[in-house]
Amino acid sequence: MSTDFKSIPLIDIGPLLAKCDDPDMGEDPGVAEVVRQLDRACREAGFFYVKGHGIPESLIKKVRTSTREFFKLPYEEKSKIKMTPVAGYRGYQRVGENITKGVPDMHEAIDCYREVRQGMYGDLGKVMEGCNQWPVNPPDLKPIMEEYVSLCTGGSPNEFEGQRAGDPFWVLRIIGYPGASKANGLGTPENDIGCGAHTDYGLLTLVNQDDDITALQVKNLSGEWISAVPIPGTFVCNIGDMLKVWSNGLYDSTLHRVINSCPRYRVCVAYFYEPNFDVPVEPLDVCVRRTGGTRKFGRACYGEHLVSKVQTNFVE
Ligand SMILES: NC(=[NH2+])NCCC[C@H](N)C(=O)O
Ligand SMILES: O=C(O)CCC(=O)C(=O)O
Ligand SMILES: [Fe+2]
Repeated sequence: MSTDFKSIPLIDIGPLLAKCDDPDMGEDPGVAEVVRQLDRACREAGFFYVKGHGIPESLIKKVRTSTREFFKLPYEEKSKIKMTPVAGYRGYQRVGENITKGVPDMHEAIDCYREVRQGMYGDLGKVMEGCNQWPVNPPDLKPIMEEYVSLCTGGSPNEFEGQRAGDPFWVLRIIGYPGASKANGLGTPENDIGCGAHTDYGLLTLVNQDDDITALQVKNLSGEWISAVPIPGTFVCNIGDMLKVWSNGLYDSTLHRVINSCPRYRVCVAYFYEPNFDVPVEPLDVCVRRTGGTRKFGRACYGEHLVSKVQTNFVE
């Protein structure tokens, strides 16, 4: 929300993808153009659509189809993988269980996180230790999501990623938003909030949303909510709190929320590409220079940030 943007830009990252393993990519004019567009979008909106990302459309659709099938199951079935602190906060939450800024959200979800083995990050990672809880039904949900996570995570280490996200953490939220009239019998407006205004926590979020329902909204500098209308074949991308710190605020982690005012059920699968769990995150010198020479943030740590969020997302 750094500017008064009225729409969210669409960027074809195809030329960047084509050169991602080429050591001379820095000299390629097509790559330079994509980078200019990304930099501008991150400064102006903190949100952009990407196409030309190389993830097969068939898989993207299967991710949503199996999600919809799972949420159609009766509560007794879904609650077999109920999220608990003992499971490292992984698993199913029913509508109203996720809390944003003290208000229950009108969505249900399965939260998945990269596996954290015992002692992997010492005391810092204790709370997140555990492996994902996958449902038995639909049986293909687990393999589909695992393939999806592996493609979204990718694996092209360069200088930035090597030190800071060469061993990236990731989060997958498999989310369902009941249709407007079903969320509550009374139609009270405060209950229509599928997910309250928040920023994402890490580096970059890839939103895979239903093609035919507009519900995600992004806040601009004047406080207007700009809809991220679905564009088939694209991801909606937005930057997270850690990238804001690394960029010294040159890029902002933009506030967004979800309101499903459509009578139909909406599904969304959000993949969060995150820094290394335990890396110190501080403004980069190059970004401090570009933002007037003053450091705006002290040292942060993604793992600490995640743990504090997770613990307040589910207080009863
Ligand atoms: N991991 C997420 N981005 N979760 C959705 C955001 C809502 C969450 N309850 C929060 O307060 O931030
Ligand atoms: O449902 C959406 O479109 C976005 C969800 C979201 O913002 C989140 O889970 O962090
Ligand atoms: Fe979000």
